[in-house]
This record gives sequence, structure tokens and C-alpha cells, in this order.
Amino acid sequence: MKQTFYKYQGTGNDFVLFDNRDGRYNKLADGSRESEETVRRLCDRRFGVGGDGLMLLSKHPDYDFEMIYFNADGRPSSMCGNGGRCLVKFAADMGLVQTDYRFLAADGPHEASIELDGLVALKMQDVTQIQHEGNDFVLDTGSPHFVHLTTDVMHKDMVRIGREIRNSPAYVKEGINVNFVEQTNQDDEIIVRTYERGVEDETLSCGTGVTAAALVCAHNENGFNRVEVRTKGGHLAVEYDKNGNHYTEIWLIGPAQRVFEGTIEMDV
Ligand SMILES: N[C@H](CCC[C@H](N)C(=O)O)C(=O)O
Repeated sequence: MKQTFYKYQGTGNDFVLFDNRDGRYNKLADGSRESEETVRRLCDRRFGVGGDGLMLLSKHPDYDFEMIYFNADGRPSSMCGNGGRCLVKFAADMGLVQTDYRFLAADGPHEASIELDGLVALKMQDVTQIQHEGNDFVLDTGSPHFVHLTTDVMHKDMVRIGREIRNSPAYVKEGINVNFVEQTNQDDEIIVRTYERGVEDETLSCGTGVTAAALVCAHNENGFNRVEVRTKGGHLAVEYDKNGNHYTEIWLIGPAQRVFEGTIEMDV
């Protein structure tokens, strides 16, 4: 049966979206192998629509909506920062126009708003722990991230090295997203490349990864920080308050756009 889908992207991190407010697509989240295969195929860039992930805009009694997120491998995932921003834009495009949004995601409640300039600001969960060894950092910004500070980041073999770290004994069981980060000669600007778990490839940007990198590269030891982040897919900003190892009021800010909508044969 023909089903209507919507394609969105946030700085090149792209997603297949379904309006599930009437629950018609709940089956995709039933945990069955069949549904996992359906989601994987929808995300396939040759046999399906193509995307780094798939999201359901679902109803929730206590929030404006619930975000159900799947990685391109078809499996339910942890939080997706760019996905959250795209889902807010999708909700607005579907008529849920509000100055502020509160929605539920895999890592808990989130606030968001669409700014006057059209950028979508998404509040991320607080971070209270960053493991640090040399130029390597491990932290969870709603999804787990390995952050490696380096130079000449655009000439690194991101897929080979990212895959190696993601499948190393320390991380192979749960997986981890791998970010290479370069601090430019601008005080508060970084360049980030990410190998994404569950996509098992480099993506053009990763919202929770950009957030992790920005927390690691705090310019002001304590107090308010704003970090400009350049990714292959475009420009994002991360604002936050740093108080020792506590990071709060973390906002991921950037564009989110509808690319196209269409129909696809799919049994649900
Ligand atoms: N692949 C990630 C989830 C999506 C993260 C990324 N798309 C983002 O924008 O945060 C994981 O499995 O941890």
C-alpha cells in the first residue's frame, strides 16, 4: 500500500520521516526482524528513499510529540540531535506551529524552538562526565561519543579509523560514534567529522557529535560558551554553560529543511 513519507536534512544529516500521530506506523517500532528490515530498506540509498536515519512523529499525552528514532541499520537508536531539529521543523510544517516545543526522545524530554532566522534550536541533556586521556575524550550527549582532537582533520581517513575505533574491544558491544575535531585559528570555531554508529559510515554532520566536540573544546573555562562548528554538511552552533565538569543549558542550533515528500509501497 502507498505510504506518504517526508525527507528532511539538517546540515546534511538526512532522515526519512513519517507522520505517526494517528499511530498507523507503530508497527515499525515493534522490535520485530521484519520491521527492522523495513526501516533498513527505507534508509537504503538505492533500494529505498535513503537516509542516515528514520523518525516517527508520534503522539504523547504529556508532550507536544514523541520522537521515535531508528538508525539506518534499522535498529532503534539513542538520541539524534540533527534528527530532533528536523522533527521540530516537520511538526511545524505539519501545522503544529508553536513558539516553543517540548517533546520526548530516547534520552528523555527536550525543549526546542524555531528562531526568527529559521534556525532550529534544540536543548540537549546536561552532561556531567567527560572521560579524558591525552587528546581522546568519551562522553554521552544523548548518544555515546569518542572525540579525538587532531589537526588537518579534512585529510584523515575518517571511515577506516572511525570503523576501527567503533569496533575496538572497548566499544564493539554497544558501539560508539567517533568524532575527529580540529580547532581552527578562530578562538571559538572547530571543524568536526563524524563516523556514525548505526550508519557505519561518515555522515555529513552529527548533532550529538558536534555537541560533544563543542563541550570538549570549551573556550571559556567556566561560564557561558558558544562554539561555531563547521561540518561537511554545513554550519552549526553549540551554546552552553560550563561549571567545572557540569555542562548545562546546552543548545544545538542550526538549519533543518524539508527536501521532498513522496509515496512508497510499504505494508504497515
Ligand atoms: N547514530 C547515532 C544516533 C544519531 C546521532 C546523529 N545523527 C545526531 O545527529 O546526533 C547513534 O547510534 O548513537
